[in-house]
Amino acid sequence: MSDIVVAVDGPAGSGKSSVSREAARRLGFAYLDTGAAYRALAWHCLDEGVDVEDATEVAERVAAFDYAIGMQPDHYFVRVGGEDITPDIREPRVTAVVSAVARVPEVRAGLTALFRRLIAEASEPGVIVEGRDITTVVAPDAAVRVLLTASPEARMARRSAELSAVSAEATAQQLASRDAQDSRVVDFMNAADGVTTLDSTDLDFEHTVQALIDIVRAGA
Ligand SMILES: Nc1ncnc2c1ncn2[C@@H]1O[C@H](COP(=O)(O)OP(=O)(O)O)[C@@H](O)[C@H]1O
Ligand SMILES: Nc1ccn([C@@H]2O[C@H](COP(=O)(O)OP(=O)(O)O)[C@@H](O)[C@H]2O)c(=O)n1
Repeated sequence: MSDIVVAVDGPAGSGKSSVSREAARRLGFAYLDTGAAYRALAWHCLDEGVDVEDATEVAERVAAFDYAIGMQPDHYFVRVGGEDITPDIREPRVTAVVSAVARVPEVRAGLTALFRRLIAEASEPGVIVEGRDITTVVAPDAAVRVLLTASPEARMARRSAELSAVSAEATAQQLASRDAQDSRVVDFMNAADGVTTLDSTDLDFEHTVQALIDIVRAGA
């Protein structure tokens, strides 16, 4: 069981995954990407021909969901039923349906229980957990709670830079629409009580990692 749990929430493209992973690497902590589980379940539903708009059908897939994730920053992987699907969960067809899967209450309850188990099992001195509802639902008692934000323009520019084949406009539209759908389910745009806001709009990657490490050292 890790002594220090660091909870990081924020909207798409704020830098949650990349910043949390690098901060964990430098601190010698484990790192849990919770969005990967929602993506993996969405991938699994597509793979099995499940209608992702049918909440009952999606909910039925949660109980037997055979999921594994690498929590060491240098050994990240995502597996479903033993199959490595690490790159597949980032495909646009998965991104397009993940919010529909993530709004099903049984999915949120099942994956929240899974995340709590994974956090409890981590043997590193600390674990950084990132997502949308970590500071509020998954680990509200975490020693350190951070809302990582950035302006919509900065977030869209970062995502467009990643997906050079897709037009910047299409990327911006997809990101805005996913944030809008997600924020009907969880409020990740406003910091809850006791949560530190880290705005990375005017910080480069290195400064954002440093700022997160400083918050962890001050709060843990
Ligand atoms: N402060 C920053 N300045 C510039 N680019 C950043 C910064 N933080 C993250 N990035 C880059 O922005 C992109 C999106 O970051 P990512 O960690 O995937 O965000 P999230 O997990 O919040 O969706 C990545 O390519 C990442 O390297
Ligand atoms: N704690 C979490 C994490 C992700 N999610 C859902 O999973 C999706 C993918 O999360 P992600 O963190 O991989 O997304 P990006 O912001 O990195 O693109 C989000 O759009 C949410 O619908 C969630 O509901 N709760």
